[in-house]
Amino acid sequence: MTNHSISLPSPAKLNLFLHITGRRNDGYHELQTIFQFINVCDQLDFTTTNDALVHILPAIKGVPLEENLIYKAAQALKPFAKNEAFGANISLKKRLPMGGGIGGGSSNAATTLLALNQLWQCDLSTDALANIGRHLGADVPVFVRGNAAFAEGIGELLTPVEPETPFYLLVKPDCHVATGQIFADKYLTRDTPPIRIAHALKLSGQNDCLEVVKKHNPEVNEAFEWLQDYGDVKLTGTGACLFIAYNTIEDAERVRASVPKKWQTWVCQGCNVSPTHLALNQWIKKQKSLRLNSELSKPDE
Ligand SMILES: C[C@@](CO)(OP(=O)(O)O)[C@H](O)COP(=O)(O)OP(=O)(O)OC[C@H]1O[C@@H](n2ccc(N)nc2=O)[C@H](O)[C@@H]1O
Ligand SMILES: Nc1ncnc2c1ncn2[C@@H]1O[C@H](COP(=O)(O)OP(=O)(O)O)[C@@H](O)[C@H]1O
Repeated sequence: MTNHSISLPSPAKLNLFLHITGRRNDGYHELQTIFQFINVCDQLDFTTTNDALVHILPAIKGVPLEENLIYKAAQALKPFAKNEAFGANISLKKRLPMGGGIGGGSSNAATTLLALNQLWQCDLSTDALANIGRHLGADVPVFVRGNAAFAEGIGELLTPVEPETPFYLLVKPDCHVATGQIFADKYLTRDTPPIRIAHALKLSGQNDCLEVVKKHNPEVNEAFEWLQDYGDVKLTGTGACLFIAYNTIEDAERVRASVPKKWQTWVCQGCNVSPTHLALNQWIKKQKSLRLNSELSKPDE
């Protein structure tokens, strides 16, 4: 019997560096970045229903259902469901802070596309899912594809890469960065020369948004100054989260213990394959073996 439920982790990402190389005619900025996943995750549980509706519990405070990226992803996939009566009950354990530059919303959208593609028997390819994801947010495709990647364009042109996978201390200053405000600042660096992929893996992690983010968000500035004594501090995305790479988990934990309690902290590790895909592949394998067993146990006709 086919299982009609699936539980998947929905991980955060880091931008190991972020260059802004230009601005398009529509105002969007062209970037070069490396996305790497980390093993800090939300958890999403999906169960198929036959009422054609999508329920999400609990609601995210401050995010109406129609704006929740989980709901938007489900609605975008609905026309491809094998049966139009298919709906879903989705439960969300939210652990990733919003507006932190670690992509929790985009990750949730991608996890939803991947899960419901299976449960609703849409049978869409990864390319097709990434294309749907692109319209939900610039960072959704990398979470759909599930490989650490060098990204260009506005984040949709992806080449898989395998950067080192150190331990990270991740720190969230107590503020919410408005991405639009950062990209609208006239002092933002927008003319970093484009680099080649081989060069990208050797970079030390410059983020062109850093100075503008610090200017608009004194909390990020304060955390950045504090952390500088403990390693090479980097900003992910447009922030607010900052991170430092360490060779051992003990080093990361030692620094974490002394971080002021007003900032949220995590110790985690870089992952070049998304935890969503590891769990999804296990689930697919299990479904195949369940199907095989049920066929073998059918009486001969
Ligand atoms: C720059 C990144 C890197 O990961 O930052 P984070 O969101 O992770 O911090 C993302 O690609 C962010 O993409 P996305 O999350 O889709 O951006 P949004 O919040 O929709 O962007 C808000 C606004 O910022 C501007 N914007 C955004 C992305 C971009 N490449 N150029 C832009 O100029 C646009 O004006 C847009 O309306
Ligand atoms: N399921 C979701 N999880 C997180 N944020 C969501 C979700 N759905 C919609 N959003 C909206 O998307 C915004 C960006 O969220 P998120 O991707 O977590 O941050 P960032 O882009 O800074 O990494 C949030 O501030 C919130 O308003």
